[in-house]
Amino acid sequence: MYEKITPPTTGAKIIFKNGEPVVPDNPIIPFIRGDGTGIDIWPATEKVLDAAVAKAYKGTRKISWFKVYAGDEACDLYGIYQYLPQDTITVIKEYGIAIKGPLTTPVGGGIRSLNVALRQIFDLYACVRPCRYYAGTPSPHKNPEKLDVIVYRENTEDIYLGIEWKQGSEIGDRLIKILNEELIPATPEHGKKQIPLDAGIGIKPISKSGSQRLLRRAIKHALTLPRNKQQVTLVHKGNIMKYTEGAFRDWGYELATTEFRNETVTERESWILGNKEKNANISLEENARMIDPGFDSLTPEKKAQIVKEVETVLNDIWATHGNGKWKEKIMVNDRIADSIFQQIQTRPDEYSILATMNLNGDYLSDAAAAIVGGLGMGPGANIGDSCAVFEATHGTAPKHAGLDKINPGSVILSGVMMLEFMGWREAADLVKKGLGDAIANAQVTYDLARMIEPPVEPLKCSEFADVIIKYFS
Ligand SMILES: NC(=O)C1=CN([C@@H]2O[C@H](COP(=O)(O)OP(=O)(O)OC[C@H]3O[C@@H](n4cnc5c(N)ncnc54)[C@H](OP(=O)(O)O)[C@@H]3O)[C@@H](O)[C@H]2O)C=CC1
Ligand SMILES: O=C(O)CCC(=O)C(=O)O
Ligand SMILES: [Mg+2]
Repeated sequence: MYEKITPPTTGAKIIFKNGEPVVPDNPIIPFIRGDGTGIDIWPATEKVLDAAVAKAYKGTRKISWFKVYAGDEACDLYGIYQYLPQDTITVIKEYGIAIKGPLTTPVGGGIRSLNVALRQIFDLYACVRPCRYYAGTPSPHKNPEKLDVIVYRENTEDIYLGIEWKQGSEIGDRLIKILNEELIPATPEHGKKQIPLDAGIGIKPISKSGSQRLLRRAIKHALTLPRNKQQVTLVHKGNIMKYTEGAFRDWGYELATTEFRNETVTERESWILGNKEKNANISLEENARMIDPGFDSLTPEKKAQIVKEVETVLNDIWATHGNGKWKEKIMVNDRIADSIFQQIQTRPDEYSILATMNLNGDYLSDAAAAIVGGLGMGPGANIGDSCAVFEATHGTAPKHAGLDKINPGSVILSGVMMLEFMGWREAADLVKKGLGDAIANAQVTYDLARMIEPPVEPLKCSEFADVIIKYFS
C-alpha cells in the first residue's frame, strides 16, 4: 500500500466529522522525527506522551505511533531530493492528526520550506501558538506571568505562498517591464513610481476568504475562553500595505459585525456606546469628537462620515449592546504590527488572541515565546477542517543537534495541544503538571538553567523528559 513504510499492526484511524476529530481509544498517529534537534526532542516527547496516556487511562487508551519521513531522513530512505515522499502525504491525509519535529529550510536558494508545504498541502489554515507562562520559568522579562496570548496565524497565503522571481530572471524582468510600462502608469495613485530594474520580485496575496476563515476560527476560540480573555486583536501593517494588510483588518471587522454580530463588539463601537452611557443626551457630533481625537481638523466630508458611523452604531446595536451589555461580548480591536511587538511587552495583560497574517504571526510567535521563557517553551498546532499537524514554534537549532541538550518542552507542549484536540484532557493535564513541577523545582535544560539566578546545573534533554514523568504523581 505504501512504498517504504508499514502502518502499526494495532490501532485505528482518526476521522474528521464536521471539522472535529472522532478519536478511537487506540488511534494511529503519524509522526515526523524532524531534522537537527528532532533527533533529541522527538524521543523525549514520545516517551512523555506515552507515559501520560498510560497513567491517565490505565491501559484503556494508547497511541500507536506511525513513523513517516520528511527532510533529511526521507532522503536517506527514499533517495536523493525525496524530501517529502508521497507516502508521508498519503498517510497524514488518511490518519488526520500528525505531530512533527522541525525541518530545515535553506536560506536564499535550495528547496522551499517543507513545513510550509505541509500546511499548504493539507490546507492547515490556522497556525495556533499559545504563549503562556509556567510558574518558575526564568524569563528576560520582569512579569512574564502577565503574558497569556494565543497567536492565531493565517497559515497558507501571504508571502509564504512562495511566488517570487529572482533578480535578473527572464520572467522577473518581464514582470517588472509590464508593471513599469503598463500597470503602474495605469494606476494613478502610483504616480511616477517605478520598480528598480535590478529588483527581485515577490507576490503577497491576502484573500478575503483566507483571512475570514482564520478569523472565524479565532473568534470561535475566543468564545471558549474565560470572560476576561474574550478578545481578538487584528494585527496588521495596514497603514503601509492598505490592500493586503489593511484589508485583513477590514475583513476581520466585517466578519465580526456580521456573522458574529450578537457575540462581538468592536473597540470603536464600545467607545461610542460608552460615551452615550456616560451622557444619555450626548449629540452625535460630540460623540464623534470623542472617538476621534483629530476630529476638529478633519475635512467636512470626513467629519460627516464619522458622525454617520456614530449614528449607525447607535441605531443598529444600542438595543442589543447598549447599557453595558457590550461588556459581555468579545472585544474585537486592531493594532498595527510594529506597535503590537511593544504592546506585548509593555501591556501584556491587555491582550488575548492575536490574529495575524502569515509573516507577522511568524515573527510575533517567536517574540511572544521569548517573553515566557524562550523557544523551548513555544508549542503550536496547524489546524484545518479535515487535518491537524502539531509542531513547535522553533526550528531545527542545528548547533545543538544530537547533543541530548536541547529543551523538548515546545514539542511536548505541542503534544499536549494534540491530546487536548483529541479530547484526551486527563493525559494533557498530567503532562502540564509534570512540566510545571519540573520547572518550579528548577530541574530544567540548559536554556532555562542559564537564566535562573544563581544558574543551576542543566539537565539533558532525555533527563528532562524523565523528570517530567516523575512529577506526574
Ligand atoms: N516549523 C519548523 O520546522 C521550523 C523550521 N525552521 C528551520 O530551522 C532551521 C534553523 O533555524 P534558526 O533560525 O536557527 O531557528 P531555531 O528556532 O531552530 O533556533 C534558533 C535558536 O533558538 C533557540 N532554540 C530553538 N529551539 C530551542 C529549544 N527547543 N530549546 C531551547 N532553545 C531553542 C536556540 O538558541 P540558543 O542557541 O541561544 O540557546 C537556537 O540556537 C532553519 O532551516 C529554519 O528554516 C525554523 C522555524 C520553524
Ligand atoms: O519553514 C521554515 O523553515 C520556517 C517556518 C517558521 O519559521 C515558522 O513556521 O514559524
Ligand atoms: Mg518561525
